[in-house]
Amino acid sequence: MAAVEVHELRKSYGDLVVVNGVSFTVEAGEVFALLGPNGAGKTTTVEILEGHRRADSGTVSVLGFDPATHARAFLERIGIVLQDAGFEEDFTVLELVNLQRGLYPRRVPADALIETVGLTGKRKARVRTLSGGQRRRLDLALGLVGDPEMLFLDEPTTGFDPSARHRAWGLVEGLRDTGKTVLLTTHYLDEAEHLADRVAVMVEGRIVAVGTPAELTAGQRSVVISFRLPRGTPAAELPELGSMPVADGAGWTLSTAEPAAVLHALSGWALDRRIEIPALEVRRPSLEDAYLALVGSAAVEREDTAVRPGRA
Ligand SMILES: Nc1ncnc2c1ncn2[C@@H]1O[C@H](COP(=O)(O)OP(=O)(O)OP(=O)(O)O)[C@@H](O)[C@H]1O
Repeated sequence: MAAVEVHELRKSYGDLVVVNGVSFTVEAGEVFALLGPNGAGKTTTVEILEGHRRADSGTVSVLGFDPATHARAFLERIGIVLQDAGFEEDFTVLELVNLQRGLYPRRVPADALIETVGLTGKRKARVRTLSGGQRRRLDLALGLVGDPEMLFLDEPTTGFDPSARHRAWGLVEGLRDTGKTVLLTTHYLDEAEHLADRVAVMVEGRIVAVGTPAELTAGQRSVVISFRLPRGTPAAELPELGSMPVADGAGWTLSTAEPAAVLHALSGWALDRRIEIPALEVRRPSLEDAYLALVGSAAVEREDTAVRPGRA
């Protein structure tokens, strides 16, 4: 059964069309990530699914409910983890968790929940004394108090240190293992690649791709070649490689559909000069590479449309 069904969803703020005919399905028990650049319409879409905003048109079903009706049975079965939920600063972690638990008929034990999010050492600490990452973990705990069937996670690991991030990932994996459905928005592509069963990429109010991370990366015909140059060898001396290498901090990276030709040119050049090419690597594109290509080609298409006003 599908946990979420969205069909032809539209929403504008005044003249600004923010969600422009979006359709997608999230299966029960799936971790589904909604990705896209700032302002793409992700939060607006998710807020409509949570019942916090009304769509202009289209149909939405979440756990079989129309969220716009705010049915109590619906609200009891979902959990929402917002960025900057805003807490009562003088409550302790335990007090806040207990307060929130009172709102739900089905509850997770407070101490177990606090332990799950790694805040046991802070259970008696006042909220105002928590660090940014600890607050986000408290957000997560509060989203889970009602033992929801479906959890909405809005950029859940922003501001987390790397170990807290991995811990949060483990937590989401644990939720999936218990059959919960998770709708995640994130700007971390590695997070989506690690956690999501399927991802949708949204650009300017439309979904431009949906699939498993493997399907999205398989759609990329190119592979990524990266390398560094030996000290004293300027990039200007590189041979023609078919496409321009781009500086990526540590070295140079390029995407190509003809890796054999690029590697031949690069290694022939290095052998002629009797130099090595440090950190030479050929890899499949990551979800991040696929995402950047999708977002980039959506932008190119828009420019095309703009110069040819006759096109629909
Ligand atoms: N209440 C509002 N009134 C007017 N415009 C709004 C309102 N809320 C959002 N917008 C605009 O709608 C567009 C989409 O915003 P939305 O928050 O849905 O994007 P997003 O994809 O979640 O972005 P981000 O990744 O930055 O969180 C933006 O241009 C934003 O400025």
